[in-house]
Amino acid sequence: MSFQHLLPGNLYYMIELVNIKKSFGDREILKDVTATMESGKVNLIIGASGSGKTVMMKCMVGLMEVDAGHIQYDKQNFTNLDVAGRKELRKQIGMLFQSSALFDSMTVEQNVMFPLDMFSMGTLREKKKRVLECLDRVNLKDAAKKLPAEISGGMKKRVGIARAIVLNPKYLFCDEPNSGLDPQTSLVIDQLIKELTHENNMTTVINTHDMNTVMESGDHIVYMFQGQKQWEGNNKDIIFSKDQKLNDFIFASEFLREAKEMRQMDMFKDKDWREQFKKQAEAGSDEKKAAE
Ligand SMILES: Nc1ncnc2c1ncn2[C@@H]1O[C@H](COP(=O)(O)OP(=O)(O)OP(=O)(O)O)[C@@H](O)[C@H]1O
Repeated sequence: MSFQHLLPGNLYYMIELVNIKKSFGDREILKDVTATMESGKVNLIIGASGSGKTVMMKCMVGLMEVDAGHIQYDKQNFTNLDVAGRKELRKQIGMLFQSSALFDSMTVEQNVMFPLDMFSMGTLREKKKRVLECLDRVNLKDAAKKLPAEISGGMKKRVGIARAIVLNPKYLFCDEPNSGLDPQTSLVIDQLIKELTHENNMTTVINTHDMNTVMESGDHIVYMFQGQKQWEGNNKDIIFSKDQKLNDFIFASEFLREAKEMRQMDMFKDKDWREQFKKQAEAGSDEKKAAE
């Protein structure tokens, strides 16, 4: 039985990047980045092509080493862990790759079974039960015996998600989960990742260009600009942010700028939200005064 629901979510499964730097030759790609991937939330890393999102994600999962600074998982220093320690921690990480990265010669069921065969001590019966549970959760039970070549791109992503969650990870990393998908299928994938994150109290990190994802799923957003963290907030803050670089990136077209204004007006109609916004603005100006 899981007792996760009894734990205060914000204290668990947090990932912290502390002053991380990464260069290739004399090109500095990550320039002293400090950021937090918040526990139990869908954390998005956004930014223009080449701003360092993928390098940052690779550093977080240990596919690349940082040159300076460190990465902490729930207060455990990942950067300093030895091979055995990292292996142990990696069991708690699920990954959804951009290409879905399924094994072409294996059925959907066998693909989802793969991490269990690698890392789980359960019996075949228990493992099969878990695979079917996960396939059911992503609405793919009927496709269990199919090969990847026989299913659509959106279905492949769902198989990838089922495989990523089969070991019940605490952390889920998704590299551009909507690439190559139509807008409607993208929404289904976003919704699924969001639901699973909240159901399982995972800390999810998504690297994305998709503005729908930003607006619908961004519990916490880190905006990268030329290797630095330019802005951090959530999908409501983004609507009112005055950060020019962020606004130029997110609301790049006339259409999106109009959509932003409409969303602002909608949000102001909500009395509770208005009160909260007022309080936040006042707290902000108090902090500013204190700093002056
Ligand atoms: N292994 C590597 N060797 C040398 N340079 C690299 C390497 N990996 C990434 N880079 C460089 O680091 C920079 C940032 O790359 P990164 O892939 O993190 O960008 P990104 O923000 O994820 O872009 P995109 O949205 O297009 O995927 C790029 O200029 C890239 O060429």
